[in-house]
Amino acid sequence: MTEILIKARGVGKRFNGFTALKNVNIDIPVGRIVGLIGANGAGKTTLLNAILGLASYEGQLEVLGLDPSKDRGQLMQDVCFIADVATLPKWMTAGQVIDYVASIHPRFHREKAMDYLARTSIPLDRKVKALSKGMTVQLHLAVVMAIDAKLLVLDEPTLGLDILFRKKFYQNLLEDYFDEERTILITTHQVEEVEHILSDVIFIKGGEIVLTAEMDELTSTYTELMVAPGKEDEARAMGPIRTGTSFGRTTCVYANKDRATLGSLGETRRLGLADIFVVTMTGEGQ
Ligand SMILES: Nc1ncnc2c1ncn2[C@@H]1O[C@H](COP(=O)(O)OP(=O)(O)OP(=O)(O)O)[C@@H](O)[C@H]1O
Repeated sequence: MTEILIKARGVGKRFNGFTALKNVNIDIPVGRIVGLIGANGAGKTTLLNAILGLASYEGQLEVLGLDPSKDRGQLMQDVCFIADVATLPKWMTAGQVIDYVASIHPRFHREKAMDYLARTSIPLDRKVKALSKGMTVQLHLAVVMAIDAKLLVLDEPTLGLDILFRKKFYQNLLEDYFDEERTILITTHQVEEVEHILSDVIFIKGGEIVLTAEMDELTSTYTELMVAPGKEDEARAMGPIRTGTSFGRTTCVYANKDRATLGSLGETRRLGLADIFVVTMTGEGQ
């Protein structure tokens, strides 16, 4: 049986009467890369904080078989996370940050961190306070990716990074870091940059989980059709959940329709995750 790494049952969170999380039920197995996707204020960080034992919550949470509200110390031996604000000691140099983590963390691999750092332009003798915003994030990522953890939680990890580094980061994450023993939980608004590495997605809205699905299953549900000239009526008769125009051609989005049949009406393609999110959130898919 597949090991469940994160199990949530009826998890809720209230801030002074405001409900930020409501009845969250999830099972995340080991060896997955899960995208937690939601609009601003949907409750993503609140849920991650509960999972990491950084905030109190109602209901039951089990992470690596532990209760994050009670066993945070033990949990942190196998969990790594990057919050959306990089918090490294500003008075240290980049090299001292590496030395420091090497001295306190038994699962930190210095060579790996140095290898990641070598792909940046961060000088080891430069203080954190003198690094640019993006370089600080790069240093933080180099440290975290060099720690041998079972669960890696990334909250908007690439905020402030340039496009080349973002691409490289996700590539490294998939090729160098990830294996079937590890699980990665990631939130980002730049979904088009992560969709190719995700195995599963969780959509959250107003503190409630509205969809959990495997990526393959989800992307095979929706088809976008660029309708061939003269085929518009037939395309509309197939019951699209959304229509539009692109370069003067009609486009239609369908849920659960045979792709071969649609193919006779024009060019088809899978809908990207960002569009699937919009369709799901606006209820067009129902
Ligand atoms: N300490 C707090 N006190 C009061 N309300 C809070 C607190 N922390 C979060 N909230 C509220 O809970 C809701 C969810 O916030 P959260 O930070 O989890 O959203 P998010 O999905 O991570 O959003 P974003 O994508 O904008 O980072 C928001 O309405 C937020 O204002």
